[in-house]
Amino acid sequence: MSLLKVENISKSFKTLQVLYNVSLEVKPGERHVIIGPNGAGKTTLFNCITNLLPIDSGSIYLDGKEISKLSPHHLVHLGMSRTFQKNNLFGDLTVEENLHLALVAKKSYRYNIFSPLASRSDIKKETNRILDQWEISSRRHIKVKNLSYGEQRLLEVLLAMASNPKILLLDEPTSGMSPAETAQTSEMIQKLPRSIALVVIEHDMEVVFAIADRITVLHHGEVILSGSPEEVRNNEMVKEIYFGGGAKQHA
Ligand SMILES: Nc1ncnc2c1ncn2[C@@H]1O[C@H](COP(=O)(O)OP(=O)(O)OP(=O)(O)O)[C@@H](O)[C@H]1O
Repeated sequence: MSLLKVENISKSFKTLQVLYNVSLEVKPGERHVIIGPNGAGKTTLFNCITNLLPIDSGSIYLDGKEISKLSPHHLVHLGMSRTFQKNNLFGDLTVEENLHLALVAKKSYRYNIFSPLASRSDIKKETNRILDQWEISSRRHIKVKNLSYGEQRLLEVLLAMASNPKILLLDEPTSGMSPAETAQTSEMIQKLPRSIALVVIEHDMEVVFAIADRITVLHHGEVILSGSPEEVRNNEMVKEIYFGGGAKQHA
């Protein structure tokens, strides 16, 4: 069974229709990449899947359960997490403190004057585990605003993972990165555990083909193809619409 099933969703902003009967399916553990020219509707699709925007019609299922009316917060608890194109971090807090807050949000602790959050041993333990796992313990006391742009975007992915999702939606994880940061991010995405399915919006074709099991191509709000990387690479319409539009194609 599909983990995520998007069935015929449409979305308009007043008179501008942005998504037309979009359908896609993501299997557990799959790396599913969404490509398409600027303005194709990719971020809108993410905003609809995570219910930051209500859909006009269609249905969305997570693990067979209809989720299109559930709040973004509820969706996190059901195992769906996401990052945004713009960074969502607390710049004046350290790496460790940002991680700490993400873990607290996951556990929905209430503030208790007799049990300060910072002293909760389960949160401390989990923070240390993540810092060690991703080899960033030495950066733990650095304020996030002093990290490089690439490091900040990587930290965002780790924070989104703190909720222990079944499916993680990454919106252009390499946007604005240097080639070295892009390569590092691509490598990190490939190292994410297969227990997590990924849906990734990505423009860099080298990254797309490095990570994708399956690719969905959006054009003017319509899915023109959903298939294997080979099918997408060899599809004439995709070549013309997407690669012909000046995007970088992997050799
Ligand atoms: N909140 C909004 N109100 C009105 N129009 C919007 C809104 N959000 C997006 N749009 C419009 O919807 C269309 C699709 O935008 P969207 O950001 O989903 O595209 P995209 O494929 O993610 O583009 P990019 O690759 O440039 O990020 C664009 O024409 C955009 O201007």
